[in-house]
Amino acid sequence: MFRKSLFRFSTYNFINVTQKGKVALIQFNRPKAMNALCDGLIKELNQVTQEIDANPEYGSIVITGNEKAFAAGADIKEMQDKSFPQVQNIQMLASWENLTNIKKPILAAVNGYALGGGFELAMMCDIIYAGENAKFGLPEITLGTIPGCGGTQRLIRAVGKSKAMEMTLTGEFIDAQTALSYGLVSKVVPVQNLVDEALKVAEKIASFSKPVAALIKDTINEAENIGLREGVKYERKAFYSTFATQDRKEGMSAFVEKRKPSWTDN
Ligand SMILES: CCCCCCC[C@H](O)CC(=O)SCCNC(=O)CCNC(=O)[C@H](O)C(C)(C)COP(=O)([O-])OP(=O)([O-])OC[C@H]1O[C@@H](n2cnc3c(N)ncnc32)[C@H](O)[C@@H]1OP(=O)([O-])[O-]
Repeated sequence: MFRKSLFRFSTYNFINVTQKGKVALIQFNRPKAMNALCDGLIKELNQVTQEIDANPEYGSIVITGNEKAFAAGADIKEMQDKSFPQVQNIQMLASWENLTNIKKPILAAVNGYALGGGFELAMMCDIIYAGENAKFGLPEITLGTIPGCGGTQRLIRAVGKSKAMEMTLTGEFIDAQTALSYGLVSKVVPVQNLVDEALKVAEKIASFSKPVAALIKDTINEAENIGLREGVKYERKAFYSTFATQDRKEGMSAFVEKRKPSWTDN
């Protein structure tokens, strides 16, 4: 498969970034630390996802780790000696949720461990695919702390109260099939096929109108913040706004004229 290096002028210490067509593939690259999320990795991830979001060449993003670990959580060694005033004063996690501001659809392709912050990061993505060996968990309680990047809030919305409580209060991991049965992941595939499967879907998503895909992403994510009545109003406004785009006109005209649409992202 042809992949070329993305953003040739940037060098990264903790991630690799490659391109396939309209998809950017971001791979965590701290194999000796199970891809633990250190501050430097998060800075690089924030920088590159913002660059991709602003670059009209790209329509979607796949984030992955390696076969052993997607990411085993925030870097415990980095946090070990920090005090309460330190983490509060520097607002340690303030920028760690920047991923949720990215407008382009993001797929997490999870092989191996997605624990703590790694699992939280996967839940910030729009779609999760899991390799057969994936393990998901929020083991923060075993470290004397709690999830700090949306884990409690996103997990309950994804799986309901009893399962969210069970996972966070015991710190136990669930496997890929259990994650599938909980509705946490969309698909479980063999480990070696995972990234290609995720890229295939990401390419399909990237082939549509980018502003329309961004509206769908935004509208679905908004459902996690507001109630049904407000959500339906929000969706309707977004629907109406597609009538201000050329791509809406093109999509409907192409259907009527029995041809393939040609998207211009306008
Ligand atoms: C997007 C925003 C995210 C923000 C998150 C903020 C808040 C968050 O909620 C808090 C956390 O995530 S709290 C974290 C929650 N996560 C956890 O509690 C999971 C902690 N990790 C584990 O439980 C085990 O390592 C595994 C079960 C993953 C693998 O077991 P295994 O196969 O026997 O392998 P092994 O021999 O154990 O590890 C190999 C090497 O990797 C090293 N390393 C691994 N994880 C690390 C980490 N997080 N850190 C640093 N290093 C970590 C390990 O020390 C060792 O290095 P050494 O120099 O050779 O000693």
